[in-house]
Amino acid sequence: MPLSHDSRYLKGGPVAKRIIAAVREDAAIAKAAGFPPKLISITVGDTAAVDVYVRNQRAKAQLAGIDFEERRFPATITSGELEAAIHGLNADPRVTGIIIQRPVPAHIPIRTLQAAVHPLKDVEGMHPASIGNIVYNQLDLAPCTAAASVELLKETGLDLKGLEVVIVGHSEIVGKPIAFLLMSEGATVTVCHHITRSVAAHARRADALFVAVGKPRLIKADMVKPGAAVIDIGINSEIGPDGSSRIVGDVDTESVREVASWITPVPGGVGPITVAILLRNTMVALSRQRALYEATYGTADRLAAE
Ligand SMILES: Nc1nc(=O)c2c([nH]1)NC[C@@H]1CN(c3ccc(C(=O)N[C@@H](CCC(=O)O)C(=O)O)cc3)C=[N+]21
Repeated sequence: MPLSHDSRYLKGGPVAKRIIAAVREDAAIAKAAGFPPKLISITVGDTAAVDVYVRNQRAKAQLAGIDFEERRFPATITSGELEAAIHGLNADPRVTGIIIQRPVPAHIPIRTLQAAVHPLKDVEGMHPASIGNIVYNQLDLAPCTAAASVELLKETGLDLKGLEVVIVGHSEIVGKPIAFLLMSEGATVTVCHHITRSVAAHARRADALFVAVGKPRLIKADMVKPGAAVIDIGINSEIGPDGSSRIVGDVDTESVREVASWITPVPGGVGPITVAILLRNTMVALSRQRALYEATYGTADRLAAE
């Protein structure tokens, strides 16, 4: 039977729904035990892709029964002031998780901020101690976009063992963690970046191609192996033909879908799963905090004890 074109799309919605339903159950149980989950988002300045992300975080957190609070800071804030705010959140027992939306303004060193988040509250796994766990194959809390992309690839049913994977983009929050996640699954991984001589030559060899560079339509049909799975992680704002703003990925979806067996749409692909994983990570962080709390104080109901 010929494949209908729509069946080539790997949609994130159903996967996200599944994850959020599980988080919702988990959150209700934790709440009843006196450990209500609460997620804090920190935004510095203004970025369109961040606005979309935070809007969806708020909506899905509410659906899952996780408290959500956004802290917005002006682009003129100093790094010291932000660190002080993060330390305050670290010390607040009501706060389960902290996510620092990227990018931050150039005068603020993002690594210092990420390292200021207490590792037990680090719901993105970007603290240097957290990201190190990925190298050691401890994968239960990984950077959300990376984990979401791998989750979507698994939806194809492809056997990851020995799969030829090419990742275009080597950022510390997406490309690099995807490489480690897939290595631990037994895939053979190639990572391309701006110094790579022929991205096309590498990309054409891939059974699974991940793209996260922020360049609309970078990946064309002639760069994709017939039958491959293409995971488009780009989030680019563009002005459409009708003059309104829209989001497109890094893949020329119209042409590539004629060649690939699976392709993730943008929007509607990796994005929704990213949000769901952030909520799941919040519950992982909470369970680690509970384990520590219970080891220290016993299993008494926390609210009753206060
Ligand atoms: N520390 C940090 N971690 C991130 O993971 C991170 C970040 N900073 N900064 C911004 C980018 C962007 N990003 C998105 C995630 C989900 C959607 C998303 O939910 N998109 C939906 C909805 C689109 C819509 O509502 O229009 C979709 O693609 O279908 C979008 C964008 C995460 N990022």
